[in-house]
Amino acid sequence: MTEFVPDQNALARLGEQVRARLADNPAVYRVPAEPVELFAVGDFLSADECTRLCAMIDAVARPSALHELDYASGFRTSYSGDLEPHDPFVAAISQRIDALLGVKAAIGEPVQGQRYQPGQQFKPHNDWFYVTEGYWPQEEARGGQRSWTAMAYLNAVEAGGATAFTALGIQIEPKPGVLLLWNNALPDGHPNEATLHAGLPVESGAKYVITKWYRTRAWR
Ligand SMILES: O=C(O)CCC(=O)C(=O)O
Ligand SMILES: [Fe+2]
Repeated sequence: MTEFVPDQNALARLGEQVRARLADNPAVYRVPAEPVELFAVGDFLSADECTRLCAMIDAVARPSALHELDYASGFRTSYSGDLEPHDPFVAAISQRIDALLGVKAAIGEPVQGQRYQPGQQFKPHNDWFYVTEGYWPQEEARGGQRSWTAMAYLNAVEAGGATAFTALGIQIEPKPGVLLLWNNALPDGHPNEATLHAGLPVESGAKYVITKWYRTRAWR
């Protein structure tokens, strides 16, 4: 039996398009993470840009909300908020990520900032949407399934706070200016279960990141 996978063709197409684009860019390093397409770019953001983004996050961060579980459940205990998309500095960074991936700006969500303080974490999750959940009809109408994730580290964390791909046994230590990219789908357009990942608890210091999620259709 073949099940219906929403946006499957678009996910497959975006996988192919971005994969080819990244392969042509010598600044992009492929992290061995089969069966996940995971990439890293060093010094994607300058030290000044990181500092400026951290200050912007401090100004917008509120307890992080999730669709299916709220802050109080302890699942995502960081603070987060969307950065002002019309701010020229934010818009320029957002466009740089779009250009790196070679995708249309319209499919990108606003850049989100996130801050973790000691003890705060984001437990293992997938960035793609579960289409059986109550939130799906609304997300489907807002641009559909998520395709790629871009996430940049903005500071060096004193201890803890790695990004763990829990199904792969891979941990990435935060390093300021580094951008991570991964495809949330398999080449055939099915959501990739192996993309399960977590922001491990920060043990000391703070951790700041920006995240930009891409849909399959225009985000609104
Ligand atoms: O903070 C991290 O390392 C992971 C963040 C994350 O998974 C997300 O924002 O979707
Ligand atoms: Fe995530």
